[in-house]
Amino acid sequence: MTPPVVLTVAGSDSGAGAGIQADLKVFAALGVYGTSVLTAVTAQNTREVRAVFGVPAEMVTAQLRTLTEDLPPVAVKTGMLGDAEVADAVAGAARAGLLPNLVVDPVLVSTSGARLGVVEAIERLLPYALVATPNRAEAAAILGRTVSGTDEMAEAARQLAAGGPRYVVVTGGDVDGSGLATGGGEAFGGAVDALCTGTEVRLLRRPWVPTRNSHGTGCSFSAAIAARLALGDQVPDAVAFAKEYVTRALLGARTWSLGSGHGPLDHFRWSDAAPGGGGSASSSGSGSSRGSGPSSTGR
Ligand SMILES: Nc1ncnc2c1ncn2[C@@H]1O[C@H](COP(=O)(O)OP(=O)(O)O)[C@@H](O)[C@H]1O
Ligand SMILES: Cc1ncc(COP(=O)(O)O)c(N)n1
Repeated sequence: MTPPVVLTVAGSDSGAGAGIQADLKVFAALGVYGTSVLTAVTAQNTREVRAVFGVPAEMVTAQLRTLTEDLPPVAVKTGMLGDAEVADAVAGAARAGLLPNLVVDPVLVSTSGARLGVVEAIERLLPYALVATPNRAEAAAILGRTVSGTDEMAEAARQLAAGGPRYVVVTGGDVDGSGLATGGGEAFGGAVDALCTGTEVRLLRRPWVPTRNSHGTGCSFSAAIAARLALGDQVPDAVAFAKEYVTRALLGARTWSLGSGHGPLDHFRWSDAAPGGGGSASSSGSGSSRGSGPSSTGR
């Protein structure tokens, strides 16, 4: 069977833990055909981003046009965009209907602390997103206020969804969930994300994986959502699948020793790993997505 085409519009991570390289690995691992539009080249390893070279907006447009004419994507994700002109070029393609099922991962700062994007660029693309996946810091930067506890994550997801994307997931992967109690809301351990579906907010929780090898979690999460959308999942199911997938990819790489900084995930052995702590993504308040974890839908 011909696999569906999924496009990533993102930057290159020379260390291959995040960016285009992570996205293409996720696409391959989940059985879709990945294509790529490069927005920037980074000189990056597990410790640092040493240099960034932005691809000119005209070249981004040329890549988008060339690809979508011959290999039109069924779903698309964006990561690092670079400047506002590049974001405008991508927004132009979205406006023209060339970027269906668009998942926008608003990349601002790398795990190693380097600035990779600006809020102004992200704001130009958000209105076209079906799903946006900011982490807590990115949601805070876009909204201009702090986003700490689970209540604030839920409120941020709701507020961002009101401004454009139909679905918003505010991810809390930077901290074990017990640390999220400080900003209000339910106190529990685990990796907690807040999904706004437009009508309600669900808290998604999977076991926290204690590891330094967490470089590329956000890229892999948004890439997995796009892949599952291309395979026919509804958004809440695609999000629950992606959360389980990232948990397993983190588990798979937790004993790896690649580089001396934040190492990459194991994108390919997700179907072997079985994290403890129960079945598919749980939710608070409104019931979880049924049968949406890799164990039930993986191929
Ligand atoms: N150590 C971890 N254990 C379990 N899940 C994690 C961990 N780190 C990140 N995640 C999950 O990975 C996904 C991406 O989130 P996050 O790391 O917050 O993105 P970003 O890379 O943009 O900061 C979320 O579902 C988050 O809960
Ligand atoms: C090219 C590129 N894109 C995105 C990220 C963010 O990933 P992370 O937050 O894991 O560093 C990155 N470091 N490099």
